[in-house]
Amino acid sequence: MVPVSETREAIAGAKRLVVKVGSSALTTAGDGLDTARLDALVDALAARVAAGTQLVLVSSGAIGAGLAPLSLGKRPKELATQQAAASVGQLALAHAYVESFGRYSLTVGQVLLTSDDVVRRAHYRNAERTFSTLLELGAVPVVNENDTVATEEIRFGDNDRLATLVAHLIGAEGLVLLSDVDALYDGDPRSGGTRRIHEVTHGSELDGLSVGMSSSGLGTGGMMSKVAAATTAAAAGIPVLIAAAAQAPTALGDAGTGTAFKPAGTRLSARRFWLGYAAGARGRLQLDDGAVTAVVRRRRSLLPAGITGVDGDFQAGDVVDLVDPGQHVVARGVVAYDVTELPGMIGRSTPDLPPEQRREVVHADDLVPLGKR
Ligand SMILES: Nc1ncnc2c1ncn2[C@@H]1O[C@H](COP(=O)(O)OP(=O)(O)O)[C@@H](O)[C@H]1O
Ligand SMILES: N[C@@H](CCC(=O)OP(=O)(O)O)C(=O)O
Repeated sequence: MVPVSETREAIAGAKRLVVKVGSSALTTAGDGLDTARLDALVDALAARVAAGTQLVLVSSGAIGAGLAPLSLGKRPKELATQQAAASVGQLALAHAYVESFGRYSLTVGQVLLTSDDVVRRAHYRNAERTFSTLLELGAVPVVNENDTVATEEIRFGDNDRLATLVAHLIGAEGLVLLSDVDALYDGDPRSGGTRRIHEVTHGSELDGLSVGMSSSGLGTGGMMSKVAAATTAAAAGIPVLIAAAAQAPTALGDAGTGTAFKPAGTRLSARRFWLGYAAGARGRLQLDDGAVTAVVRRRRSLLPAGITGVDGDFQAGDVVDLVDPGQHVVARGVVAYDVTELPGMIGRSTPDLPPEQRREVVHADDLVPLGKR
């Protein structure tokens, strides 16, 4: 019997919930999609919807579901073959969800995202509207990464992280990560002698933790990506539960199973969350000490005069890291110029620049100091 905690109560009572299910819980290497397991999961999801929760499902499994139809024995390493498998498997997956939720007269809507859809703020807002509208219309959004078009550079590659981003995007009151393992352990449970972690409240429970990769060979990030996603979501104010898909009725019922992550007291604003945690930066701006003080302590915009160097391959509107003279990333922001424009401008004071180059390089509203999230 798992003791009740505020975190578990919050997940059990969440009016908006994101549930993520991993490949290992839905597919088997030789046979592809396991519809019996998918149906059992949908039974628990539908019960939660019937209880009045607005639910978004982030489902992995496209690549796993595409292996058998393409006579591929195991998960391919090469991107093009993964994408071919995802192309075949995503259709099978979507079809299975339509059928399965249909047993409860529930309508599903497919949302395939690339990291660009959350990295660019206009796209982020667009995605937000799509989710809200689907939920208002009573549909269950089923989300996956748009694997068939995502190139190596722009891939999330990891649906645990995607689920965290979606949870924040839709203002979820809880995030449930369902896998093939019943909880987080202090070491890979396959090695034996490991202890189950019941609740992560301060983060100190994670000290010395040993997390390994996927055991099924179907999942991507293993427990490591789940812990990273859960920690990020909890730091942003969202309660998280890591549990086994086989225990979905309990996980989505009273949340009395798995490992719970206590949320931070304050919820991060959408903009700060987006900037701080969305896809990796496309480049770096080197700052001098004065610029570091202005940007980090005084929350000012970054001007060309305080920049000493530029690297990366970015365009106006991309996210870049701001780096201090000791090479520490001190902030992250949306850059207002292409990388090709900056070398002629940096180090120069604004009045010396032509009028079209007098706007800030990173506006204060588009800038998040790191370490003070
Ligand atoms: N410390 C740990 N606690 C729990 N599971 C762990 C740990 N380290 C490694 N794992 C492994 O991580 C696997 C879950 O990750 P993964 O297969 O990627 O799942 P999914 O496909 O659901 O994303 C488990 O099957 C387990 O063997
Ligand atoms: N988008 C990929 C899954 C990527 C992923 O993160 O997988 P998993 O670790 O099983 O959640 C797919 O549908 O196969």
